[in-house]
Amino acid sequence: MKILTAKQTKELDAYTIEQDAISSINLMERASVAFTNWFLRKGFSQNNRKRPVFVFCGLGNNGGDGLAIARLLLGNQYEVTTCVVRYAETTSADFDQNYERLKKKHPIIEATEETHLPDIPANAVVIDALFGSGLNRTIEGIAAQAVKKMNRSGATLIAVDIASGLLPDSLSSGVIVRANYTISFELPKLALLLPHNDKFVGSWEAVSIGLNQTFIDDAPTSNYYVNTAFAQKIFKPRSKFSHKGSFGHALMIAGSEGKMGAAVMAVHGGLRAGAGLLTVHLPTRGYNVLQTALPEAMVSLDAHAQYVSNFPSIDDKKYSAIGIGPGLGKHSNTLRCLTKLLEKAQQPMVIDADAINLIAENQDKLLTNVPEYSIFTPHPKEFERLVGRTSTDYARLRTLKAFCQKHRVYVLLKGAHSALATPKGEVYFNSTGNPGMATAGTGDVLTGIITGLLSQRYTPFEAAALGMYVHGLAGDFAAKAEGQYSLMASDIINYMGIAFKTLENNANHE
Ligand SMILES: NC(=O)C1=CN([C@@H]2O[C@H](COP(=O)(O)OP(=O)(O)OC[C@H]3O[C@@H](n4cnc5c(N)ncnc54)[C@H](OP(=O)(O)O)[C@@H]3O)[C@@H](O)[C@H]2O)[C@@H](O)CC1
Ligand SMILES: Nc1ncnc2c1ncn2[C@@H]1O[C@H](COP(=O)(O)OP(=O)(O)O)[C@@H](O)[C@H]1O
Ligand SMILES: [K+]
Repeated sequence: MKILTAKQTKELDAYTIEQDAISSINLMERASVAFTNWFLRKGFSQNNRKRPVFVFCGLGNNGGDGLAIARLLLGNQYEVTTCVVRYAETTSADFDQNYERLKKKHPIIEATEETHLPDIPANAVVIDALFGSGLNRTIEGIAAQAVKKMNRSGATLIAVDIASGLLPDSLSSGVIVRANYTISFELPKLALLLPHNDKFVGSWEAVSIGLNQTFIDDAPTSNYYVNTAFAQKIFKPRSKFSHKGSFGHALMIAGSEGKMGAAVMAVHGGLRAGAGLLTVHLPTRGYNVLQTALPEAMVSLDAHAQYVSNFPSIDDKKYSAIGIGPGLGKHSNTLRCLTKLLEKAQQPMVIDADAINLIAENQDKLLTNVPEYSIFTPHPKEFERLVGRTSTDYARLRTLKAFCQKHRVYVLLKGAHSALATPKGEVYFNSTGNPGMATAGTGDVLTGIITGLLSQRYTPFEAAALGMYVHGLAGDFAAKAEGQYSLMASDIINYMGIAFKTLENNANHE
């Protein structure tokens, strides 16, 4: 799914009106119905009574949506208070039409100064329709006072399209609505996916309003959203005559004294992702724990007991994928081993954890030897070690894209909505996952999954995108069954089967 800019969204809106024989007022009605349907599904009741609704409207089309939503909720027997915040003289034509339609059956509060703004009880549901994708500067005056009043109220705040004050695709400042929910029209916006905006976005959903698909298909963008349909296109079901040789042989180099569990997690992830064969190379002290936990894996033992100091021969292309990093440690002999491996390796690798840290600390020597199209899987701190500090989410995105373009590698920057950047400078944001996954070992599982997929001849991009999607989906199934609090990395492994099965089932039904 594509992520478009505010400017493109405006053009998409206009193109739909022109090509699809729908008037702009009817498109606004569609958007308002889509929002209201979402609202009605949620219900927003308390003790079997509908909670009071307050709608704050601006003067453009976002405000027009708010007026239409107020009318639709009145029709569904909600007690609605509507306030138009008069921050300027001019109004949009569709705002005017919806204003007239509502005014006929319902009083509208006009606010030109703070004392006109209605008091909001804490049990209310507030619909924020002040500004949408047309915002182009910080909010001031009466509109800013309305935002502050909404934020202070303690009520549940729902943003129409985007929280007022939040710019859809660049850095925002000034007062911003702190929404609990955001209902975005048609496509997600970049601002919804960035960590620093979490407090303004809440949980969000994109609802379809039938905007023109040809325009969307042709629109140039470098930002994408990896949803189910996207992952499904990458997923390859197994053919009837396949055998374990069809799914490659993965090599995982991992583990050090005290961190052998990381190797176990990564190997387990790789096996559950369907690697035909998987050899793990680890320090001798890890042998018993690994083979007891995972008899399905083959083991190549290091010369050293506590850390990795060498690796098995990769000359004959025996391994279709190599992953390195989980629990590796940073011993000087491990650094030497990594240096040699990078010199020898001919194929893209999956590089995680301490392998990233070692590369970060020895960039001059190591970075140029990383095979093209390798996949780095840093968490934010590891990424910072690699590229230095960045001041904002937007600056970090720019740095991420530039790093991938310069070094011709993929970087999967982990977090909520993990961002997979490509050597072309595109970014693919993940749709799956939950905060329960912020716990030890989950990243090791991801490294295993991506290595396992890479071994099955998925391209590096496919392995990384499908891997992050399935990893998050398994985490979501685990959280649904067990809750987020107690979620552990091994729960993600346990739900990987169900995650892959949903893709298998969908593929069979196509
Ligand atoms: N696109 C779609 O698919 C669909 C879109 N729909 C809806 O339309 C919304 C976009 O509407 P919109 O373009 O009229 O802009 P909106 O956000 O209402 O702002 C109004 C005007 O305010 C102004 N302004 C800006 N910043 C300001 C500030 N800080 N303080 C004061 N004024 C400020 C600025 O005008 P300016 O003053 O710059 O001339 C701006 O034009 C979109 O989010 C969605 O809800 C749906 O109905 C149908 C499908
Ligand atoms: N709030 C969150 N929402 C969704 N996924 C998350 C969240 N926090 C962490 N994750 C996921 O959990 C994993 C954590 O990886 P990492 O930090 O490397 O953990 P570890 O080093 O303990 O294995 C990543 O895949 C990340 O995307
Ligand atoms: K809004």
